[in-house]
Amino acid sequence: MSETLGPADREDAADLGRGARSVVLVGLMGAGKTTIGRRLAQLLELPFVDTDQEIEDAARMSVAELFAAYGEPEFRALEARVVARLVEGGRQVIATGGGAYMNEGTRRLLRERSVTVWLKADLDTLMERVAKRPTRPLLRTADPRGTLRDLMDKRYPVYAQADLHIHSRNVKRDVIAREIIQSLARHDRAKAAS
Ligand SMILES: Nc1ncnc2c1ncn2[C@@H]1O[C@H](COP(=O)(O)OP(=O)(O)O)[C@@H](O)[C@H]1O
Ligand SMILES: O=C(O)C1=C[C@@H](OP(=O)(O)O)[C@@H](O)[C@H](O)C1
Ligand SMILES: [Mg+2]
Repeated sequence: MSETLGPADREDAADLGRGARSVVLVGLMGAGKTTIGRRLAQLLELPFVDTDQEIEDAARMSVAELFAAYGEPEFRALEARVVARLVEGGRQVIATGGGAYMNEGTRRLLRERSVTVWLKADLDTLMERVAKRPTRPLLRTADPRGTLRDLMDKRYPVYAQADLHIHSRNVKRDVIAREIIQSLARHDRAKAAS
């Protein structure tokens, strides 16, 4: 296990080794799935993969270009296939794009084959973060804050179906990653005991 973990964290991470399922991060744009996922994978010494990155590599186009050229439904179909393929692979940390978990088939698959972690952030935090880069086609609206708020209303009840809920906020990424590890360990212990 990673040398960068403290003794208690190492114990949690070792416990996690018993559950062979991939860890899948879900949540709204800007929640930190890509950033925290990469760090979490380092700490757990697991491969890291991001579904948007996989799609972009395969299509040799950015997500925004894909939306523009083929439309959102085509992107969603591609995304569902990518998640399904990744979750059948070996154990890894998978950061999804914010819309992936909204697909019912994807949710069913993830429920069976992975542990899902909802990174939950408040609107101000999300807004501050997504404003940094104009890469998200869904937020290219006259009122991105309103769009994000609408997405929160629609999606939060669905994200709430994830196995674990972690409060994503502006603290060091390591803090969030370690909270996830602790929460995963508790989840595994509870499952082992049941
Ligand atoms: N804990 C954090 N503290 C401060 N900024 C963060 C944190 N986590 C992520 N960010 C920043 O927020 C932005 C969005 O993060 P990202 O990982 O791309 O989110 P997502 O993949 O969920 O859309 C990035 O600029 C990232 O650097
Ligand atoms: O929420 C969404 O529907 C989307 C989220 C994005 O990923 P991030 O959540 O990583 O920003 C990306 O997949 C696409 O722009 C659509
Ligand atoms: Mg991302």
